[in-house]
Amino acid sequence: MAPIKEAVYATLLMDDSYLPGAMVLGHSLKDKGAKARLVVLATIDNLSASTITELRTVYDEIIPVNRIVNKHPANLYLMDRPDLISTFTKIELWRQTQFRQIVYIDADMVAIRAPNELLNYNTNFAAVPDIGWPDCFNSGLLVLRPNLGDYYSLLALAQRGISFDGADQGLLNMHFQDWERLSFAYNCTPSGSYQYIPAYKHFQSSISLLHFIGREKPWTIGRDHKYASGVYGELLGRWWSTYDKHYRVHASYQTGRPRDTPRTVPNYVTGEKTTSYLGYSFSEPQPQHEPAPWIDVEPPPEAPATTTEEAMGDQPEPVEQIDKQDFEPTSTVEQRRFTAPQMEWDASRAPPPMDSKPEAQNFPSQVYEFNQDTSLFQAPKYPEAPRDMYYQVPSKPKRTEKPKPIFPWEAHAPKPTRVFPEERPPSPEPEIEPEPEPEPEPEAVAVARTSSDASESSVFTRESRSSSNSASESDPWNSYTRVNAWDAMPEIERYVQAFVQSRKGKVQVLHQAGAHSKTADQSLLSPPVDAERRPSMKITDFPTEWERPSLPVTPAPRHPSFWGEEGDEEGELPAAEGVPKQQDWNPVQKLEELQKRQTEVLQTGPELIPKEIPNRAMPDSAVDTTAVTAEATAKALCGEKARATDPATERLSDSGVDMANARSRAQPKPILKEPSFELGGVSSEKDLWSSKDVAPEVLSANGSASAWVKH
Ligand SMILES: O=c1ccn([C@@H]2O[C@H](COP(=O)(O)OP(=O)(O)O[C@H]3O[C@H](CO)[C@@H](O)[C@H](O)[C@H]3O)[C@@H](O)[C@H]2O)c(=O)[nH]1
Ligand SMILES: [Mn+2]
Repeated sequence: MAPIKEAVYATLLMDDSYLPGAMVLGHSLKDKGAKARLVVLATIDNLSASTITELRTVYDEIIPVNRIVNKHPANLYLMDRPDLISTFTKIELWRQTQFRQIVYIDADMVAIRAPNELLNYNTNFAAVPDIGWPDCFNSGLLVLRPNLGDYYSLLALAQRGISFDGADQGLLNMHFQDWERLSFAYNCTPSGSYQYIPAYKHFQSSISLLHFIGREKPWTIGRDHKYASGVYGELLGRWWSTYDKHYRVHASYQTGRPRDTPRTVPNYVTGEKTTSYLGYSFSEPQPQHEPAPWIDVEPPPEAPATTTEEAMGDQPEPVEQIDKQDFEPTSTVEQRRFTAPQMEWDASRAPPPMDSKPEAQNFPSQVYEFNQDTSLFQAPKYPEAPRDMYYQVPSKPKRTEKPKPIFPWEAHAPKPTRVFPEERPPSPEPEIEPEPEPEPEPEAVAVARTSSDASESSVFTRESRSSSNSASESDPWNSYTRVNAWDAMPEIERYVQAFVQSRKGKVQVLHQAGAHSKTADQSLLSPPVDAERRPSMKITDFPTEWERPSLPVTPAPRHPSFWGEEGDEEGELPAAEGVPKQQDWNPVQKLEELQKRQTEVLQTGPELIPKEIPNRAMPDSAVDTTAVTAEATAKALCGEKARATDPATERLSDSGVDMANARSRAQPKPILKEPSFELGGVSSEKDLWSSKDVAPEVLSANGSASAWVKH
C-alpha cells in the first residue's frame, strides 16, 4: 500500500525582486496557522544565494524548477506585462507528483487566514474567478492535483505559445475549461480602482487571501503611496503589517532569529534599506531605486550548480561580510539590549489585525487593599524635651561704690534734704479743691522777684496763698520745695555766671518791668544793674511774663520762603545800611532818648500835615524802609496821633538815613523784610495797638508792629 501523499502550500519565485512577496506570503500562512508544509518552486539559476537562504527561513522546501519562457510573447504586450514572459514555469506544479494536492498561491498574495480546508478539497482543479473576466479564473490561487498528463498538455501549449494573454493565466484557462469555482474570498483581487466597496464591507471578514495583481506590488510602491485612504490602501496595510512584523527594525530580534542571519528582504522593498549595527538589523527609509552604497543589491553571478543545496553553499554573502567588518565593534562588557516596541500593524493604513490583543493589555496595575487592622491608632511617643537647655540669668550687679567726684564742690556737698514721700495716706475727709489761680499780678511777681533768698519760693509758689490755705500745706505737691541743694552755694553761682557773662550781648531781651519800671529795661541775664532783678541760678526760677523777651533787637533769621530767593538760605542777613551793630547798641540808652523825644513830639500838637507815601518802585538795594512803613502804618491806624510822630521819627533817625530821601524811594510793600529798629512813638503806638479798634491782621501784616507788641 502506497503511502498517502501530502498536500502542500506552494508558490513560485523566479527572481529576487519577488522575494519580499514570497516571504510575506510564507510568514502570513505560518502566522495564521497553515497546516501544511510550505514549498517554493524556484528558478534558482536566476536567484541569489541570499534569496535562497532567505527562502529557507520560512519555506520548508525549495524545489528548483526550470524556467519556461514564452517564445511568442506578443500577447504579453497586450496587457503590458512583458515581465511575465516566464510565467509558463507555473506549469511545473503538475510535475510535482510527489504531492497529493497543491494549494498554489502567487507570491504577490498575503494570507489573512490559512485556507487549510483547500488542502483536502476534493477537486481536480479549482480556482477563483478573475475580476477582469469572471468566466475565466485567476491563476493566482489554484487547487490542483499534480499529474503528468496535464503537465505535458500544458507544456505543449506553452511551447507553442498558446495563451490568450501570453502568460500562464491565458494558457491555463484554455486548458482547464471545466474548472471548479472557488469563493472570491480565497483570491480577493482588489485594485486602486476597486468600486464594489459595499461588497467588500460585507464580505471582508471572510477573506482568506489578498492578491495584489498588476504591475505594482506592495513592496514596489512602498509605504508612502497614493492609496493611503480607501479599500485598496486598507488592504495594502495588511501586507505591510506582516512585513513589519518580520522585517522592520529589530524584528529579527523578536522572531528569535540568529543575529548573523542576513536580512535581504528589505533590500528589495522600495523605501527600505538594511543596515546592521551591533548585530541588529534596521529597516530605514531609503530613496527609491538608490540602494545603500555598500550593499550590492545586484544578484551575484549565477552558480553553475543545478541543485538548490549546492548553490546555497557556495554563494558569497556580501551583505553579511560588510556588516561584520565595518559595523560590529568588539564589546568588552555585555551591552544592554534594547527592544523596540513591536508594531503589529500600520495604524495609519489599516485597522488592527483581527487577532490582535487589546490595547493596554500590558498596562501595569496595582491593587491596594484596605487596612484590616482593628486596633485603635496609637500615636507615636513624642520625644522628650532636652533637659539641659537652660541658662542662668545674670543678676544685675549692685552698684555700691560711690562715683568719684568730678566737681570741686562735691567734696563738701551737704546731705540731701529732699524727701520722697511714700504712698499718699488715704484721707478720710474730701480734699478741698484749691481755687483756680488768678493771673499773676505784677505786684505779686515783683514781690517774688525781690526775694533774694534761695530758700524762698519761686514764682509758682505763692507764699501768701499757701500760708493762708491750710489744706494745701498737707498736700505734698504744694509743700514741695523746688529748690536745689546747690542753689545757695556761691561757688556754683559764680561758676555759672562766668560763662553766662561771655554770652552777654549775643542774647538780649527787652524787659518791661511793669508800671513802675518804664524808664529802664534790662536783659534777663545782664548784670544786676537793677536792684529788683537778682542773678539767680535756680533752674526753677523761670523768667516772669514781664521778663520774657518781647522784642528782638537782633535781626531774626531770614526765612527763605519769605523772600522766595534761592542760594542764600544760610548765613547772616546783609547788614542794613545805617543800622548800628548790636555791640554798639545800648537799648536802655536809646529808650531813654526815645522817651525824651517823644514827649517833645507830643507837645508839638497835630498841626503837621501827613505826607503820602509815593507809589514808586523801590530799588533792590537794602534800604531800611522800616521807618517809612512804620510811619505809614501809624498814619493809617492812628490818624492825628500818628501823624504827630512823623517829624519825631525823622529826627530820631540818627543812623544817617535821610528819612525824606528814603520816603521818596519807598515802595508800598505790605510786608517788611526785617523788624524795625526805629521804634518811633513806642508809647503812643503801643497804647493804640492795644485798643480794640485795631484789626489783628493789620498788625500781623506789619512786621514791625507784630514784632514787639505782645499784649
Ligand atoms: O518576475 C517575476 C514574475 C512573476 N513571478 C511569479 O509569477 C507570479 C505571477 O506573476 P504576477 O506578477 O503575480 O502576475 P499578476 O499581476 O498576478 O497577473 C495576473 O497574470 C499573471 C499572468 O497570467 C498570472 O500569473 C497571475 O496569476 C495573474 O494574477 C508571481 O506571483 C510570482 O510568483 C516571479 O516570481 N517573478
Ligand atoms: Mn499575482
